[in-house]
Amino acid sequence: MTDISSLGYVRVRATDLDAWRTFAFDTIGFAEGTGPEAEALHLRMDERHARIVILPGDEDRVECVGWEVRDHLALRRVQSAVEAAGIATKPLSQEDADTRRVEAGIAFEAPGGTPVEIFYGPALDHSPIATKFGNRFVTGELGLGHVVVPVADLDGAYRFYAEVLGFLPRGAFRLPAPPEYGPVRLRFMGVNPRHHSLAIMPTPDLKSPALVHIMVECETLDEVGRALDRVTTGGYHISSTLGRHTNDKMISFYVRTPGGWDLEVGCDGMLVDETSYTAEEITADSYWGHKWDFS
Ligand SMILES: Cc1ccc(O)c(O)c1CC[C@@H]1C(=O)CC[C@]2(C)C(=O)CC[C@@H]12
Ligand SMILES: [Fe+2]
Repeated sequence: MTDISSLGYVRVRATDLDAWRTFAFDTIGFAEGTGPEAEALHLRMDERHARIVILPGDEDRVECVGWEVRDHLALRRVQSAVEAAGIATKPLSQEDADTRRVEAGIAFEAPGGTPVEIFYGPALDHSPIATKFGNRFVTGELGLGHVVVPVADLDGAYRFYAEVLGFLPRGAFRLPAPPEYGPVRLRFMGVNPRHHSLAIMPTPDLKSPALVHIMVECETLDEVGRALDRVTTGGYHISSTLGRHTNDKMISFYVRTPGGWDLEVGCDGMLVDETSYTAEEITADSYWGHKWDFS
């Protein structure tokens, strides 16, 4: 079993913070959190200070994906495994740990190019979570949601997450591709009962550290529906209509964020029982809905 317990935080660089403010707080309905970085936006979902931090930058890219471990012993085990795989790690400085409001962590680049951090000891914000529309997010032991990252070498990234970090394979979806490419699979991986906390997507022409999407889970379908109403009214690009996925059974829609990647807003995700789960290949992404608009 893996030492990684959940997806803890994601930090992204963004060129248009005003657009992000309107999107995050007035449209999706994250609570506004606080943090030592005055210029940054702190998207709060629960008792953590921030689950998603938007930092000003000169391009839109993912700064880091933060995975949580139980304690310093687990961090030490993960660090040894990553180093043994030939990947250099560096400890977060005290200043870096303070800005993330965690006790300590390490940083390294995962195969595929995603900047990854492993941390323990998040500091909590006990003030009421004041979301504008009364949204309540499903986090806790399931973590913030899931991230999908593009990787050039799918097999290399898959082996790293499974064999070095200990992610559990949670099935795949074969993407349409010309036969000479062989099977091209989107792979789903989990670390807790959330069906997937990570998916890796084969992407031949990789750009700077990129995200495909981040998924956040609401407690009810009504919250998802009202968020869909607001993004529609706000004129945002709906990358996919509402639908229900076949693997995690989640009902969700996808909206293009000001960063150019998508936010998946869902509810009703299944919980995996590891005593009986087996990794399966789905042959359709959804039971219904999820009409994609790639324009
Ligand atoms: C198939 C699936 C199940 C659960 C999810 O949370 C989830 O994001 C997906 C992926 C949906 C979708 C796909 O299947 C085809 C390729 C797509 C359109 C992408 O390029 C990003 C999302 C992918
Ligand atoms: Fe997803």
